[in-house]
Amino acid sequence: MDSRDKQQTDKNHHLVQAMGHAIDGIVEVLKEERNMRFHVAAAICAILVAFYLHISSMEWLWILLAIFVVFTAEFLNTVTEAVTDLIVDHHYELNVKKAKDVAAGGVLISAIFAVIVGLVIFIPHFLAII
Ligand SMILES: Nc1ncnc2c1ncn2[C@@H]1O[C@H](COP(=O)(O)OP(=O)(O)OP(=O)(O)O)[C@@H](O)[C@H]1O
Repeated sequence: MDSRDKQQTDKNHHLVQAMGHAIDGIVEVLKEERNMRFHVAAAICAILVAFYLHISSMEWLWILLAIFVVFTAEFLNTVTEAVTDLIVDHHYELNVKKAKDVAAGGVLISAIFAVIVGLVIFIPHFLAII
């Protein structure tokens, strides 16, 4: 991971340092996780459609909630993979399978939630246009 403070293991000393590490984490997920790049592309599409359809403030909140729920689930999935791989060093372990499958399941149900939110909000707007 590209960290500003390589080999740091003690606590962050100020907010800027903490923010730097948090941004490192976001860049890491975007660089390493193919699924995350797909989620970002889907989020950009949803935002462009939302602008085009002039959705209401409440609808924007639902769309943004759906986007950030998926992002959060993908971040937790990445954490789970990193920690479990560190523990078992890629040896097969039933509890690792359970942890990774549950984390992946979390991403799946959050993505289903996002699709439902998108359909509920966008379909009436499209029907009104045609
Ligand atoms: N060490 C392990 N022990 C047991 N099962 C494992 C192990 N590593 C991976 N698996 C199984 O393989 C699946 C895929 O593993 P992993 O999540 O690491 O791959 P991935 O394709 O990189 O996932 P993602 O696309 O979410 O990044 C897991 O859901 C789990 O079922």
